[in-house]
Amino acid sequence: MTAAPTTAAGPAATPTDSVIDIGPWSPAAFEARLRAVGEERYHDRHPFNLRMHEGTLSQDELRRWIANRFHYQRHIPVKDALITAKFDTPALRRMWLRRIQDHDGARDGEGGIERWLRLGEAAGLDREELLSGAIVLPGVRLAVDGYVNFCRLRPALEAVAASLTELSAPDLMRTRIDAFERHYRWIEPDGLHYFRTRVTQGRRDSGEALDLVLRWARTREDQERAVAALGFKCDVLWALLDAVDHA
Ligand SMILES: O=C(O)c1cc(C(=O)O)c2c(n1)C(=O)C(=O)c1cc(C(=O)O)[nH]c1-2
Repeated sequence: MTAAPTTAAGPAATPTDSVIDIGPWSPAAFEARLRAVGEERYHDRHPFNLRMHEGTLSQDELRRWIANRFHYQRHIPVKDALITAKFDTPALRRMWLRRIQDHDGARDGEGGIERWLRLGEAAGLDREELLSGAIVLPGVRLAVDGYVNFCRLRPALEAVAASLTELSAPDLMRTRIDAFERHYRWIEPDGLHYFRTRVTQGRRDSGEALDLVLRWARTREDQERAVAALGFKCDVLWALLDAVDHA
C-alpha cells in the first residue's frame, strides 16, 4: 500500500479527505435520507407481511399477528405520553395529545385501541384474552419495550424521528385492506375499520413529525441521530414480525 503523499505543511489531502463534508445536509437531502431508510428497511418487506399480502397466512397465523400487534397498539399512547412530557410549549403538547386521543378515544368504546379490539373479535379472538396479554410472545414484549424505552430516554428529536416509519404506513394500510378483502374474507369487514382510519391519521401524523424533525435537526450530527432513530424503529417493527413469524 502506498502512503498518502506529504508536503512540507504536513500530509496532503487524499481524494477521500477532500469530499468529507461535515456541514448539515440541505433540508431536501436530509428528507431524502429519512425516506430512504423507510424504503430500505420498513417492515412492508418482511417475509411475514409479504405472505399476508399474497394471501397465504393461515387463520392461526393471522390471529397470532393480530393478538401480538395489539401489544404494540396499546403501548403507542404510552410512548406518546412520554414524548409529550418532553415538550415545553402548549402548541407542541396539543399536537401530540391528539395522537393519544386518536388511540385512547374521548370516551369508552372509541379510539384506535377499541378498533383494534374489534378487529380481533372480527377474526374470532376473545376481547378478554387480548386484554389479558397472555398470548403476547417474548420477542414482541422486548421489541415494544425497546420502543417505549427509546422514547422515554432519548431526546425529543430522536423520539419524534422514530415515529417517521409512519411515512410508509399509509401505503401499507391500503395494501393490507386490499389483501384482507381479497384473501381473508372470514374476517368480518367491519373489523378493517382500524386500518381505514390509519390511512388519514398516519399521513397527517407523519407530515407533522417530518416538519418538526426537519426544523429541529440543525447540525449534521442531529440529522444523523434522526436517521439512526428511524433505523432503530424499523428494527423494532422487523423484530416484532420475526417473533410472530417464528413462533
Ligand atoms: O400496521 C402497521 O404496519 C403500522 C405501522 C406503524 C409504524 O410504521 O410505526 C404504526 C401503525 N401501524 C399504527 O397503527 C400506529 O398507530 C402507529 C403509531 C406509530 C408511531 O410510531 O407513533 N407507528 C404506527
